[in-house]
Amino acid sequence: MTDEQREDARRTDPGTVAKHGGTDVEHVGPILDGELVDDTLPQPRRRTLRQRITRWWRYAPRVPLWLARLVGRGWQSGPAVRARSVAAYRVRKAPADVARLAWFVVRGHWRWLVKFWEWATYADLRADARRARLAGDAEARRTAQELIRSDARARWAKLGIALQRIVITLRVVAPVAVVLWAADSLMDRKAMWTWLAEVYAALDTVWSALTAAVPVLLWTVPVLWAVAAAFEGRDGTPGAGWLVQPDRDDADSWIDERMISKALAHLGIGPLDRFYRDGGELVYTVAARKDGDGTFAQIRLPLGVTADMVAARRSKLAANLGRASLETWPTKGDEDGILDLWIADKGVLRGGAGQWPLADEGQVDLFDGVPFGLSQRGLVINAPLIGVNWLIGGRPGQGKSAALRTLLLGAALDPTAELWVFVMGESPDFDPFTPRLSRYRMGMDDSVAEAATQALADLLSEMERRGKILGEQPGRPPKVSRKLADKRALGLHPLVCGIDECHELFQHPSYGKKAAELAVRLIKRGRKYGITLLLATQSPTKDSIPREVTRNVSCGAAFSVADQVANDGLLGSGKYAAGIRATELRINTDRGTCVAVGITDETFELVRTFYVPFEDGADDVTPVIARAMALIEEAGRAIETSARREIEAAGPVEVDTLADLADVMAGDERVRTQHVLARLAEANPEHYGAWSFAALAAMLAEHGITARKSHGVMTVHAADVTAALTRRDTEDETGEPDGEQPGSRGVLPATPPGQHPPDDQAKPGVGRRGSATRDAD
Ligand SMILES: Nc1ncnc2c1ncn2[C@@H]1O[C@H](COP(=O)(O)OP(=O)(O)OP(=O)(O)O)[C@@H](O)[C@H]1O
Repeated sequence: MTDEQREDARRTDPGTVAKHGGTDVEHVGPILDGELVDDTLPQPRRRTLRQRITRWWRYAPRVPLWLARLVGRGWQSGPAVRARSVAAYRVRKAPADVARLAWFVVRGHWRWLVKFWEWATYADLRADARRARLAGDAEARRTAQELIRSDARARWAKLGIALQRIVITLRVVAPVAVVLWAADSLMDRKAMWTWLAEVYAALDTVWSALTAAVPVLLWTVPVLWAVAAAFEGRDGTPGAGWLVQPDRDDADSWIDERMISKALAHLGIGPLDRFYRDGGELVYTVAARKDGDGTFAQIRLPLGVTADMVAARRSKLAANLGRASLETWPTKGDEDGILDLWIADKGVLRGGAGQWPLADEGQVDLFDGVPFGLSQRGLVINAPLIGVNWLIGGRPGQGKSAALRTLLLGAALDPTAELWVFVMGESPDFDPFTPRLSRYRMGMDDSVAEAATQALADLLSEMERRGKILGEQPGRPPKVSRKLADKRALGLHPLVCGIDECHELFQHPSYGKKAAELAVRLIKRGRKYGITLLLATQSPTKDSIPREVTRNVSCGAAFSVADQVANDGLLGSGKYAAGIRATELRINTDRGTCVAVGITDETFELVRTFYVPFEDGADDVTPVIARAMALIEEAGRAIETSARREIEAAGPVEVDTLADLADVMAGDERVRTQHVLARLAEANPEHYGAWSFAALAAMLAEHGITARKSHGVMTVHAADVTAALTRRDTEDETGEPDGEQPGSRGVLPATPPGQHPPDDQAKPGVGRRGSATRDAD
């Protein structure tokens, strides 16, 4: 910096450059946070107060408009619309409500009168005495009469005491009142002692309070009285019904008896309509109450109405209740005239079952069942796999194989269980099971059908072997128990055989018939021996699944099915009529949900099955199988293959001559014996090809059938064959100790691993973890 420049700087800003020692130092002030302001840009104008007022004045006319818009928006908001519609509804209903309230008041008085009469006449005790007399129970009658007498004595005694107290009080109060009155009349208050004057002042205050309160009381007491009477005479429906609008808006609220009665009143069932017209009130044997993820009520229907009639109008009932058909389950109760009604909370069934509780950890004791899905009540269902057989069916792609897989995965986690799987089609659904399976065949070729048929034959032989072993045990136990199953040397471990797409097997041209016969025998007799057959099919018709199979399996699971035939084929005859309908399950929408019978003590369950994914690169099955293998190793066991030893021992398949005879009757009323022989030979040349009339006669005699003469020729009558079949069935069911009772549905194991899920289980989509239930031996 030159001298001139420094001088310039000092002139312009004397503080910026100062002498410091011998050097000139430039002083810079403290640097503050700042912003460069370009004052060439237009700057905001500062408004004066006047300008502001003018501006407000200009906008003032718009304020009411804004306010109006604000109010309009609030008026149109959801809560306001709802509140308005409820208010309008209540206004419309006001006359009816007033009449109803008046009726409640009258009825309330009547009820009080009845109560008083019952109290005064000891009606309850008298009724007890009457009942006891009718029942011939002298002791109970005497007790009731004694009670009436002692109660009457006590009542009169209480009345006497109360009167006595009143008299004593009057005796004390009356002289005091007279004295006070006399003193007040004779003396001037000013001349009284102070304390007496104060007493009079207090009495005056009390008196004025009373005179002020009496008119108020004269108004309020009758009002309170009327309110109390209305309360006494109200309808016994729960909830503040008058607060809600029973229109569609309101349909997702709770379900109560009022709504159910209303919905039933609009079903168009003649006798029910008449009942309502005549002022009838439905009897709720179980009042509407929360039951899992829905509401349950049980109703005794009036004369002329059956539960089936209501079930037949399910969609109308669902619409009346503001629910989907799937969410509305009217079914037959213990009697035809009792309606069990379960209504799901709105939309709750749309949620899946959540993760399979055993997906990551846990072990299974097959005698306790396998977690299979969530019931409509939101509880985990431990499906039984011992002492039962399963038939799972439904339209394609609705979850049959997945359900079968879940059951078998559960079985795999019991280290004592032996598993066989046959898939009658090209499907890799069970491939990951391979290391855990003792037998596995998959495919469409004849060899798979042959292997499956052989497996059924082997299971029969195994069943017989087990029967013998059981008979040799001390105390001749009637069935395989956990204790016996754990004794490896006996070979009585659980043996589960799953056949997917089983209709392919039963319809196979070469092996179908044989397989069907074997399956029927196995289903009828295998349950006591720890042998379980799990069948899955797309097509549960009488042509694809033997009727005896559908009649005798104890657990049926129906995913979405097309019609009544398929429904009843899977769940048992009469189920559709009784309202137990998998036809209500919507294809694809309700994939994974099935209607099941026999898996719990309930008449039916609507099960959201657990899904263990094995598709599109997701594979949760393999890790479970790896765990199952580890469990076997930990238990020091090997994969059970005991039945393989019996394969060679399996004898030829028995022919059911009576069933064949029934088949060849082919719906004819009577068939000539000659034609019967020919038809039998055609159906099974191997067995009947060489039969003579004598052989046929012997066979008929064996089944108690006599060939009868008709128009000069010997004929077999279809009625006789049917009678013989019925006879045999009855014997199977009642006489034969090994037979599985048709329709005897499985029950939940006595000690299921945590039957009740924790609170978080109540909502769909949350699975309950399985527990290690038992150490393997
Ligand atoms: N419980 C479930 N939860 C959710 N999705 C499921 C469930 N069960 C099955 N699914 C879905 O449905 C698809 C079809 O299932 P699955 O193969 O078991 O049907 P299916 O009835 O056996 O069909 P098909 O008769 O054609 O063999 C599965 O790939 C899966 O995506």
